[in-house]
Amino acid sequence: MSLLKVHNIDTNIDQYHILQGVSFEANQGEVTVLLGRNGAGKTTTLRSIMGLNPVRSGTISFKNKEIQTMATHNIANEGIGYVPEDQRIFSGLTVEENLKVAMKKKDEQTQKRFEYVLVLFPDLKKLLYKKGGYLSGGQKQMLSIARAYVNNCELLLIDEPSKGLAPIIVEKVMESILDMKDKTTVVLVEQNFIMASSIGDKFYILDDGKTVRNGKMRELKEDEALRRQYLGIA
Ligand SMILES: Nc1ncnc2c1ncn2[C@@H]1O[C@H](COP(=O)(O)OP(=O)(O)OP(=O)(O)O)[C@@H](O)[C@H]1O
Repeated sequence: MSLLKVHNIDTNIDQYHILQGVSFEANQGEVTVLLGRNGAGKTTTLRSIMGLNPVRSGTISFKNKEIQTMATHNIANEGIGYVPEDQRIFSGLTVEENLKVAMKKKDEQTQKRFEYVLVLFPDLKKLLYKKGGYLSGGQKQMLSIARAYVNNCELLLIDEPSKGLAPIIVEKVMESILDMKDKTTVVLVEQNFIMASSIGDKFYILDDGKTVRNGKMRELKEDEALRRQYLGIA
């Protein structure tokens, strides 16, 4: 079942026409990966879904409801969590406080999610009373994903979780996203093809603000020419 449908969106940032026809769908329980060279429009696509860079045309439907004109906080309340590239966590708050601040509801389901993220990220459990500012890049990334997840989201948009992380930490983050797959749907922007191809079910390639190719991830793994053409990798 399609949870998110992005149809032919155009987005301007100031006078610049950045997205010029991006379309993709994310199915429930799958990891959909957005790929493309630097500047292709991947981050802007996630920001457009969240209403941070509002679209000027096209539609974005979440659970069959159009959300493209809604305010960001209302989009989040519909059940979409966003993990931006720059890991927005509160450095003066402890790991526990960072998570509690993100938990809008205090119901049993939210408490269960809180307990689940500590199982998913044992590092965070160990660091529960440490201030966010003392965490390493990888730990901040884990906290950032955990913060989005505890807030009852059905769809998580994650922007380049591997950026700047050591391979061993990338593996941990990757495993945790795989683990979440049966609980939440993920749209992932990822330049690290090893990570993208190991956890992605489907891919969409963006080029110059447009969706140019899409398919099953295993097809892209076998298509070296396509990877070279749009991603610059063999
Ligand atoms: N605030 C801004 N003002 C003007 N242009 C912008 C702004 N933000 C992004 N852009 C431009 O929009 C285009 C798409 O940027 P975006 O960050 O969405 O690409 P990306 O595919 O996520 O790239 P990367 O992989 O490098 O993060 C780029 O050409 C970028 O220079």
